[in-house]
Amino acid sequence: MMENFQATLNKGPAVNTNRPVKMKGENVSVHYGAKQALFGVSLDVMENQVTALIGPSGCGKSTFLRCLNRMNDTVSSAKVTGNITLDGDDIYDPSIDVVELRARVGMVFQKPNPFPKSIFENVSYGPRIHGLAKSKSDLEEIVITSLRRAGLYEEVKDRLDEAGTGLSGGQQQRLCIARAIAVSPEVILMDEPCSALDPIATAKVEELIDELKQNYTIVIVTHSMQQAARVSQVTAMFHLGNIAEVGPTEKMFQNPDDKRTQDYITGRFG
Ligand SMILES: Nc1ncnc2c1ncn2[C@@H]1O[C@H](COP(=O)(O)OP(=O)(O)OP(=O)(O)O)[C@@H](O)[C@H]1O
Repeated sequence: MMENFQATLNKGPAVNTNRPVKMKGENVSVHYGAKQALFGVSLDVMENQVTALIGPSGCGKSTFLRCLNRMNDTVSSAKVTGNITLDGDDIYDPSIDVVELRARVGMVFQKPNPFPKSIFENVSYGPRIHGLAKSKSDLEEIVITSLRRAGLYEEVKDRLDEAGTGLSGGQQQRLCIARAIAVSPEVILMDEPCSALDPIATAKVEELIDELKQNYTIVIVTHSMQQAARVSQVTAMFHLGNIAEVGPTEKMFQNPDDKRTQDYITGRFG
């Protein structure tokens, strides 16, 4: 059963554990009211790598992901404890500007969610409010570069003033990726970014994720074991609010230490 992933595994360079740690979670616990969703989770997210968070439904993957850019702040019942750093700085420190943090640690959601605005405005909005462009031509440059990096420019260059919501699902998701890229993030969090896409659009987004890791650090939640094997270098297996096992993706899929990982990736539970 394990060998089935052999053909799928990303053939890129093996994970380099000497890479700098971009984000570090230590002893992270999350409660939603009386319910505890995470129990002291620790995870190092390495720079310019794709880290996949896998595990059965409800095990806390999205909760952990949302801690990394303080999206859980928007959930009134959520209480986060522990320590999370970005380049060594505590992101929960009271002096942190959360808007700025979310520009540095961007997010792409499960369902493509473009604004009801033009393609151009979808991408230009962030750089405009963050004051990243000095002139109109600067802004145009950012929009074009972001659309190019998201692998969408060629498909939309003649209709930048048309509604973003008029694009196909896969194009909309790449537009959302362009929108995240436009504010020059350092980390991009992706919460099941392909779950609403067909296999062709999924393949495009996966290819894109592989390219994006050259410039960004990526953390992706996925239910697809094939996807985790294809796109990530590091995989963390969550189980009941803990991390059961974390390691290089190749090892996790070929020779996991933990029985729960083995059972999950071979489809015995989840
Ligand atoms: N806003 C919320 N309010 C209350 N409980 C929540 C909230 N969000 C998540 N939970 C609970 O926290 C636990 C972890 O949920 P989370 O969404 O992080 O899991 P997950 O592993 O991402 O699941 P899935 O794979 O189904 O998306 C679950 O029991 C869930 O019901």
